[in-house]
Amino acid sequence: MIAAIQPSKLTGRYTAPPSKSDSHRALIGAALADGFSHVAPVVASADVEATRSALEMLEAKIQIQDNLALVQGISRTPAGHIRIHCNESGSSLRFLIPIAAAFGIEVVFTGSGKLPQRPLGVYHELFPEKGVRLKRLESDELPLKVTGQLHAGRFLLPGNVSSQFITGLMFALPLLDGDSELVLTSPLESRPYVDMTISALARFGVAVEETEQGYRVAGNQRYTPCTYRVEGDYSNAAFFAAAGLLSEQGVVIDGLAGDSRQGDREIIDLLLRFGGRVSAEGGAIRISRGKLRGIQIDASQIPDLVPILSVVGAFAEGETRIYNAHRLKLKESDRLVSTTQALRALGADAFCDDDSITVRGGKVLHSGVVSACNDHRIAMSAAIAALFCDGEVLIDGAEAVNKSYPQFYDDYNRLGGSANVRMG
Ligand SMILES: O=C(O)C1=C[C@@H](OP(=O)(O)O)[C@@H](O)[C@H](O)C1
Ligand SMILES: C=C(OP(=O)(O)O)C(=O)O
Repeated sequence: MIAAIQPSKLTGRYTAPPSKSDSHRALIGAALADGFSHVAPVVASADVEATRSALEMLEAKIQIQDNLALVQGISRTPAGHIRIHCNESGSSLRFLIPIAAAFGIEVVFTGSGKLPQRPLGVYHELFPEKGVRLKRLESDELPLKVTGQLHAGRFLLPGNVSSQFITGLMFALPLLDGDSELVLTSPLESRPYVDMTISALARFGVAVEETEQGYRVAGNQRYTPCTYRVEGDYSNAAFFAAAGLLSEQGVVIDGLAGDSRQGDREIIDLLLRFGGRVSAEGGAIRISRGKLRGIQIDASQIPDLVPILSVVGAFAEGETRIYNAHRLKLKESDRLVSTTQALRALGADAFCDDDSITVRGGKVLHSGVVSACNDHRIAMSAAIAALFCDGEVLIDGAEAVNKSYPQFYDDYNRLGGSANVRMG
């Protein structure tokens, strides 16, 4: 689909959608608990839907009505010899592989888009010596056949490929017979996502202990059902926060927890560092324009913010450099390349190398055609840049937003945007 976007001003009050990362964790925790849990609000984005349908394949029962999920957890070892389709969701795939292995059942995992090429090497390294066989059925990582019973023990793994491997193990290891240890062999990146996992597990009565080298996870733990309120999503609210920063009137954002463990809450501090104005308004946050100047940003803990921060950089005086960003190559697109291509298509002075993006801001951006590269965060970033271009912007592959934020263009237009989404 194509989104045809006219320059316009976004302003008004906006409520952040439910966090994708928190939704995955809440549904998985509820599915592993023996009994009924309530999870809300839940939005049927493609990624959350991948996790939901996978959990149903594992015999959890999940009914969603009016954004409220009633989950009946898995009460016995599910039948194996099933196929689980993770669509394009890296989280679903990397969280569910160890869970299937903890049940000791045979599952063939499949995926689409770029998912079959996204790395699973960490599990290939770890699992054979822990009783689990991972077999690639074709040349890519997926389809992948998982067989065998996962054993507890010592797991040595890198911290700088994807934190999703650590989260996946943290869900599975409490179900095993013995105690386990995760030993990180390189510095942990995306650490806040691991903190979110530990906090979600605690809500289901499951404990993980931090150690000097990583984490200790006791075996024989039970997930207890609970009522789980899903947090508002800082990563997706970041697009509208950036729109507020770039406009005179600003945007007021509701529904973001002040005490959240989401690493992407750093967006607020980063927008302040760019020179934006941020103030509290009741329980909400108002973000509006100040005199913007380029900044240096370490992306190691906040990879998902990089595309939209690059857009902000294009409108700030001077240079914005975003570094420690090599893992962006491993996302839905190579985001170092797709972000710079999107900005350049609109006339921005942007370039990247293998670890960073540099944007020299202050040029007037013009009309153009941007490829979303099948990546939701590129489509949404381009839509925010388009507000401030001097003519129409076409986003090719606009439907990519469905991965995490299906109502993105509705929220955009409600705040005064002019996105016309049509078949293309
Ligand atoms: O655990 C999670 O919910 C996520 C972890 C991050 O991945 P990495 O750990 O691979 O950076 C992030 O990019 C992704 O969107 C969601
Ligand atoms: C990288 C992302 O998600 P995942 O890894 O779950 O596919 C994302 O949402 O930007």
